[in-house]
Amino acid sequence: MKFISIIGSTGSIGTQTLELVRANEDLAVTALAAGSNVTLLEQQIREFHPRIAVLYDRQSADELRLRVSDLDVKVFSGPEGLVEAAVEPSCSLVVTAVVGMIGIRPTIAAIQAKKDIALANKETLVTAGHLIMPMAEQYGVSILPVDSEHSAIFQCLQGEDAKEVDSLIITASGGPFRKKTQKELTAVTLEDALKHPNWSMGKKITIDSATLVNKGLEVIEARWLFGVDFEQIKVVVQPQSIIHSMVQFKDGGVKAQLGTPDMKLPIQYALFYPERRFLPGERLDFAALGSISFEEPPTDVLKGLSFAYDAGRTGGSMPTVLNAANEKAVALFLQEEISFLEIYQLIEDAMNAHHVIENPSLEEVLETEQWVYEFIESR
Ligand SMILES: NC(=O)C1=CN([C@@H]2O[C@H](COP(=O)(O)OP(=O)(O)OC[C@H]3O[C@@H](n4cnc5c(N)ncnc54)[C@H](OP(=O)(O)O)[C@@H]3O)[C@@H](O)[C@H]2O)C=CC1
Ligand SMILES: CC(=O)[C@@H](O)[C@H](O)COP(=O)(O)O
Ligand SMILES: [Mn+2]
Repeated sequence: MKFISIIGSTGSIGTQTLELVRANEDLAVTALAAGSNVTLLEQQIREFHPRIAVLYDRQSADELRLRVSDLDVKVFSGPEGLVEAAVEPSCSLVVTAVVGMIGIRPTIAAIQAKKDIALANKETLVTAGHLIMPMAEQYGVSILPVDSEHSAIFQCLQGEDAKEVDSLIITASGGPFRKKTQKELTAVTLEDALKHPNWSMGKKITIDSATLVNKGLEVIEARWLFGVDFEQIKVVVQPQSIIHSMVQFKDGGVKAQLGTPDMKLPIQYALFYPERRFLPGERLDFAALGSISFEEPPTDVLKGLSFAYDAGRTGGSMPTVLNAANEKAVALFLQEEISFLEIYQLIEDAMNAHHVIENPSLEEVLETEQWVYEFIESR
């Protein structure tokens, strides 16, 4: 039996992970954590019987504690609760399915407790990859990518020598606005931005796909996961999201991983790595598909990718500034307090105003996040 903890169990990745637990009798859940969704977490507790349940929001946790008082489950709250879920003694793998930088501390705690990580929470690696990757090596812990592009690259690298890799080619759908002009973007709405062409995901990452910030975060995520330079990471738009990413080797050969857009495959690959298991669902029908197309990313209009290459190459605390400014800007956009294009403005202003800290400690990463929030709020 494999025991797992899920940080972010009520979200898109979290609920799909639980579908896989339902389908695989040798998987069991020891801890479930979420933000404030009392109703869904209660249902999950009753179905999956974790030892620990966490709601970050303290009032919601109090309500949950009352609702599940008939069960043998400990309910925690706050950041320390997330850490409890991450270090639950019987679990061997933690699925980091929470959204945002809140994932950093539980991920670090899980590594220090020698738990393998199935990592969906890209914001953690973007901001603290320089701390997390050496720590994982020190504790002998595997960081198994869940993000579809990184899982694709990880699958392509199986059986290969890392020294023979020329470049990683990350595919992007281009999002709902890939053909829009700058002028047209002035009029797009929240509803338009939430219509991803291929994937059904949480709201924050869906907006990130529309701005191309998601692809930018993925470039920085790949730099840490696979230990390559930014010059070795390329992005190509593949609008059908059939090719999930590729690796080009020194001899010019390219390996690609293809599949229907279904996150259960990369999640399951991380849960059972190196084993591949049967996964029900639609299969690719190449003749019906007819063609798969490619385009240059529209970086002059959708600026998220250029921001990320700049932030990544600058290094130090700059990727944290990019990420934190984006988290704040997307939250404001989701509340319909700013327009789509203002997301870019807030990120650019924060990056321009920041004095880079080289090789930031965890405290400095979190202080930088706070600085960004205050910078944006004071505008
Ligand atoms: N969805 C996808 O297909 C993909 C997602 N990812 C990445 O995976 C991560 C999760 O994305 P996704 O599942 O779409 O996001 P969702 O918004 O669907 O879910 C987010 C989860 O995080 C929880 N959460 C939010 N804030 C807190 C908090 N302060 N403390 C504890 N839990 C919290 C939410 O709980 P509650 O419901 O209570 O608010 C929910 O369980 C992101 O980093 C994303 O970039 C990567 C590739 C694909
Ligand atoms: C499913 C997944 O991994 C997402 O990160 C997806 O890649 C978003 O799509 P685009 O950012 O390519 O639009
Ligand atoms: Mn992705």
